[in-house]
Amino acid sequence: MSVKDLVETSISENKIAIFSKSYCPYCKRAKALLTSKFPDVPTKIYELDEIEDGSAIQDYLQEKTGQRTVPNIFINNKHVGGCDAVIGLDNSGKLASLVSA
Ligand SMILES: N[C@@H](CCC(=O)N[C@@H](CS)C(=O)NCC(=O)O)C(=O)O
Repeated sequence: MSVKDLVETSISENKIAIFSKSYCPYCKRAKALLTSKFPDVPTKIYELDEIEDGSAIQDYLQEKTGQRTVPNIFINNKHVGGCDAVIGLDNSGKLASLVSA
């Protein structure tokens, strides 16, 4: 499967898709928030530093979203952004409706 297909399939087949790096504190925070708030929502997490195509996936995400940093988060096939964006959505009460849409 190409990197593009992997990304597109995972964001369309999972309510939440998180492109992360295992050591990244922002990623840890975003993963903890999403998995604790939505434990039953199908969530796919890729640790880009632990998989062979990780840097190619990061390149494709930059091309697709304009964002190179991790975490790079998609909810319901929509690009949401990184940790700050998810926390902002949660604080403004919009996160739950985005996930349940
Ligand atoms: N403000 C961003 C910060 C994200 C960030 O700085 N992530 C670092 C890793 S901790 C990053 O992506 N660095 C570039 C890289 O790993 O290629 C957010 O809220 O997600």
